[in-house]
Amino acid sequence: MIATQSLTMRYPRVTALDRLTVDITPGVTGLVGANGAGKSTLIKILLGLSPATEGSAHVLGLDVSHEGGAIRERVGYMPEHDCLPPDVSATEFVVHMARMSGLPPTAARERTADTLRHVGLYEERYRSMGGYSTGMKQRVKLAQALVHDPQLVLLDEPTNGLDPVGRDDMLDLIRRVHTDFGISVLVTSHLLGELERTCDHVVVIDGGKLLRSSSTADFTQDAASLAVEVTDTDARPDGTAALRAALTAAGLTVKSLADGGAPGSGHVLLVDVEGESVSDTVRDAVVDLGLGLVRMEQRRHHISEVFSDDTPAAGSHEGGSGGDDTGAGTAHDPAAWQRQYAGTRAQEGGSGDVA
Ligand SMILES: Nc1ncnc2c1ncn2[C@@H]1O[C@H](COP(=O)(O)OP(=O)(O)OP(=O)(O)O)[C@@H](O)[C@H]1O
Repeated sequence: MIATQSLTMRYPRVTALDRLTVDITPGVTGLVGANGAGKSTLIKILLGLSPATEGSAHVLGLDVSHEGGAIRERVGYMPEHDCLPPDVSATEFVVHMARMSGLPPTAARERTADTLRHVGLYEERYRSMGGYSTGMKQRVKLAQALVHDPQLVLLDEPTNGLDPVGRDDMLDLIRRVHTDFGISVLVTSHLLGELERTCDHVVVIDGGKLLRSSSTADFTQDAASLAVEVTDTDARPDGTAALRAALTAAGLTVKSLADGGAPGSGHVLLVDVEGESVSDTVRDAVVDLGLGLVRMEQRRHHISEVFSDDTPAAGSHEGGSGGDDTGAGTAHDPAAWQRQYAGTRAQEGGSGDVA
């Protein structure tokens, strides 16, 4: 659906995309990165709205440098920011956008009614959009991206500003765009947990560079671990600490769920599964220490945990003119990523649950 080769976008004081080479196949793909990572810049280049400084990109086989019009006929775009005129109704607006995309008047009206029904806005479609909630506005923005029956939609932060229920509804809707209509989706987010539930494939960028691109299943399976919980005994009042020490001494990589900050998780140890005998080693250590084994179960990591370990090293990006105030600092600042990551975990309600 999308292929970029060494795609680079330099603004006077920041490199927003830095030799990005990525292939995106049909399905639902998440494009994740902290604020300023280059997501919106990439989308604008893919739509042919903004010329790249270097490199090339193709969307549906069309070259973004000179086939932008043909791309926009076949691709829907949901922008990040509020862009809806307040004095017109959703129906008027979406019909207008359908006409702009080349649909004849009758088809535009029919498709608008269908699309607004699909996004759950049928009842309110004749009301002025100025009075809509954020969730309703996001649905109109999605509807106008879908109305001309594109092959691919580019959705820029569609869950921005939504409460948890609104986010879940929007994510379901996005999933159904693909399952019900066969339309491929590229959806950006800085919330990793959202992508885990919604996307088949995840592309991660940071400071305009590709950090990782793989299927959602690969992300989580790479990082399988055993969740182990033991009881304390009189002889060992802190059984968890004793087991952690014993397993570490046996050469295993052990973390406490409490290390991730999840409340009430201090008694669960996560043991990396490196080889087949890990569960035997854990069992034997528990027996040797005389502890009670409450549980030992295979646990898939959440994507967000995978990234906490993959935080890029500082100084990996040479964009910007150094120390200016353009926001370049946040584009590739690992601390900024960590702060945002922490926010992600808070919004996801913590990831201390054992899957
Ligand atoms: N027109 C522009 N002129 C100068 N710098 C820009 C311009 N557009 C974006 N940038 C800079 O390029 C970098 C990438 O911005 P971009 O908007 O693509 O990031 P993003 O990942 O979409 O983040 P966000 O989610 O905050 O929109 C940022 O440092 C931003 O300040």
